[in-house]
Amino acid sequence: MDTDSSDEEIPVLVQPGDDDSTPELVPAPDDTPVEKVPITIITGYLGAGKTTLLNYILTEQHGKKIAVILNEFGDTIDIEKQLTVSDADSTEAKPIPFVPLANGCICCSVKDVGVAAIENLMEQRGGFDYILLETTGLADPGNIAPLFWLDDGLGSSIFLDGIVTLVDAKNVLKSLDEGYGDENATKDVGTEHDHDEHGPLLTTAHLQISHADVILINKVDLVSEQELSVVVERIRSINGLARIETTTKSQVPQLEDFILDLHAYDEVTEADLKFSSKGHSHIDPTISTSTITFPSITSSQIPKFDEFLRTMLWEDTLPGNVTHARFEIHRLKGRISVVDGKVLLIQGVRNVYDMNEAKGKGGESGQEEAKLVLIGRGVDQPAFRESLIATLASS
Ligand SMILES: Nc1nc2c(ncn2[C@@H]2O[C@H](COP(=O)(O)OP(=O)(O)OP(=O)(O)O)[C@@H](O)[C@H]2O)c(=O)[nH]1
Repeated sequence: MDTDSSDEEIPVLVQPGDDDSTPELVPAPDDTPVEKVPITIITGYLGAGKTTLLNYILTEQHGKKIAVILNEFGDTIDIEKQLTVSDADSTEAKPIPFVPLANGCICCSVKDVGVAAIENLMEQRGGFDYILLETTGLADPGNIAPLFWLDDGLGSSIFLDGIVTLVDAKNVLKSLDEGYGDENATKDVGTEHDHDEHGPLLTTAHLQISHADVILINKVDLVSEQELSVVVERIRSINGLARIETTTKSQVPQLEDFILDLHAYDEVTEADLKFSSKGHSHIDPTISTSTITFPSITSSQIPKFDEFLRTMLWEDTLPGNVTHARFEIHRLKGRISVVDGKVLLIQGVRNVYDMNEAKGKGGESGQEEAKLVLIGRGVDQPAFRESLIATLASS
């Protein structure tokens, strides 16, 4: 995005009346419960089609007023060209201008993504009912997602809806294998150092795929069917939880469910976990998805289960007397059935996790097995299940 140094300031929404198409923004009375606004993180390697997707969303008739926040510089697409960032004498107090778009949406650009900036934006949220945050092509979404997810519990006016990752069908395998020019790549590529203590090269493409809730494999017009099936298989082997769709020019058939309103962090359904059990692991040497299944637990084992999660995610080790190699967990989801009919839903991003009881009746279909899905490095070791079973059995 072509902007200047004033991007560092906290963005504030355009004021009512700045644009004729934007209706009056009326603040809710203090005692009115305010509906939280979803935020979707859009990520993807350089040139994958993020901006093309945003342009598509902003021009579609979706009936939503969307605030688009870009934290990227140097692009030339249409919405970004409309950004006229304030002059050199701007001060901290001055808001970053927002560009009103034809259908009531707005666009702004920030250098650093922070909850405070977006909270500030939401204070004047008036008529806006969705936020899309486009990250830089080299961003690690695992660093950004917990900011919004965590804040949800602290009375925030926004909630993390999901992470959408765009992948360039033509170049993604190269990005995964080589990582050239990639600041996240673990070590110098093509040398004896292209491994780190966890194993083979970890690239930005891996990080963006492993954290995604939806993966759009874009630019499918540039590959053959056969090439595409290799790409799909590789991506599925990395992330066995995400929904995968193929697109040209980032054009998804519909926005709801594909990009918007995913609610990827509030629910864990049996359907969410269905791809994870298909056993494609080991296709990618760096990251895989692993599913641990085990019998229903008792209510008194819940603290033990929590101890397993805490030790694994916070101490990077496994409880109990098990031998294991190093691991690194990027994403975690689980549905844990409890013998009294309850079902616990587990969500995790890096070392942040959340465990809630499923609302309503327990297992959707009398689920008897508990299932925990891990995405990351070194997650396919039998030691995970051994440790879990030992911890549940311990007194
Ligand atoms: N052939 C083809 N080109 C595409 C497709 N989608 C996007 N492009 C082109 O690919 C280029 C990069 O697309 P962008 O949307 O700018 O990608 P980006 O992810 O925002 O790129 P960065 O901002 O550099 O990270 C543009 O020239 C697009 O027109 C597609 O499906 N097929």
